Amino acid sequence: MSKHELFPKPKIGSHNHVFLSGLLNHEGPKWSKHRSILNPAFRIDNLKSILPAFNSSCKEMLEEWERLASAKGTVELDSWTHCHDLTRNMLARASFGDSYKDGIKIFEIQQEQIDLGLLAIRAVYIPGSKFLPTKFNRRLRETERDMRAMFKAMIETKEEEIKRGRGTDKNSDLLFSMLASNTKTIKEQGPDSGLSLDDLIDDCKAFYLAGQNVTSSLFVWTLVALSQHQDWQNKARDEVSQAFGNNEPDFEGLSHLKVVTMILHEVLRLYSPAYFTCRITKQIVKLERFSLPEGVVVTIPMLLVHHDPDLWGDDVKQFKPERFVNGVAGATKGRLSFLPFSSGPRTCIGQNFSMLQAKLFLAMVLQRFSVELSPSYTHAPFPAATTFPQHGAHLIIRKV
Ligand code: HEM
Repeated sequence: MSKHELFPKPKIGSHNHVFLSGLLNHEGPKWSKHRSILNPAFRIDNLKSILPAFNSSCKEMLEEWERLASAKGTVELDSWTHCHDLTRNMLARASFGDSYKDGIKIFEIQQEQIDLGLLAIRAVYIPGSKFLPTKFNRRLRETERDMRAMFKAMIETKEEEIKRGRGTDKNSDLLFSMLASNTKTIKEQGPDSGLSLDDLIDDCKAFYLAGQNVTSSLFVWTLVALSQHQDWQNKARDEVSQAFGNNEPDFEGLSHLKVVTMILHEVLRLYSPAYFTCRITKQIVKLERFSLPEGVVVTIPMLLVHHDPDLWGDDVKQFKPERFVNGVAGATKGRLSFLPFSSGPRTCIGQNFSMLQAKLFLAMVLQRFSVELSPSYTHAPFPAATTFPQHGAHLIIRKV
């Protein structure tokens, strides 16, 4: 994983563009260029300024929960659909600021495109078939055209705002930071060193694809795990209450939450939202006692690594956040056995972003509600686009 030049990502047939674009797709110098321009948008100082956007989205969902629970102080709901909508809302707000409602519409088109892409992957592959004027191909092209047009409009509007001196306040968004970093790179290193409009659209598409379902998965399994383990729910609530009381969680306080972080790490281990990844050998590669020829696809099954008793002990299947009491290094004893965000240079660019989202979400839920499993809950983690609850996640939420 550290030698990404020897192990590029394999391409997914003729529908590669549906699943892999921008940073997710590039290799070599093109990838380095994109990554270095996009990295600043995910740095701590920028995440601090995105926190109010996350906060507004969480508040909206919790107000809805309060409304639903208002009659009896308690209500049963499918937390999966709520987590799914919330993470869309959070990502759109963090990406596009005030224009987030248009950002949410893009998710709907992207979802249709993903569903079509998945159908195409499962179908028998006939070379050249993607050029045929079928209804399916037409719709796939339309979704791509519509999505790109919407991203383009949002990028151009933001560029206009920046030109007019707006968006420089501390509540800036991901797109603002991407554009600022791009402009700075072009100014310092010349026009060829920057990203074109098409490049930026591809990267927005990549963030949308890579940043939504996995985060919903982290949110929902955290709620389920805390419903199953009330002792940990109480410990987390005590910590949140000591840190913030009834006040809004702030960035500094969230960075110091220890129990909450241990819980999130244990959820990421047990229910890894990104449960595997693949690489392809670019040349003959020696891997331990194997010599792999060029073109071999190597799968890295993160979920299996996280469930390996040789690495984690006989209690590997149990929810035990105390494993992480001395951080990730303590839990893994220095081995490369915890890979929810992958590892090496191509590690997830959104790691700190999603951990911040999850800490804030959990803190705000625990300040207002307790959660428990509904009698109708069926435990069925299912690996598809992410590890999701196949029959939903029906929970009873109760005002505290
Ligand atoms: C719980 C949440 C998340 C998990 C578990 C997760 C997991 C991962 C993993 C395992 C990879 C490496 C994939 C590979 O090497 O094949 C990755 C890459 C990536 N992730 Fe995330 N991710 C999360 C959230 C996010 C968010 C919120 C964003 C953006 C807003 C994001 C954007 C990306 C991008 C663009 C890449 C490609 C990075 C590169 O190749 O340089 N992810 N993610």
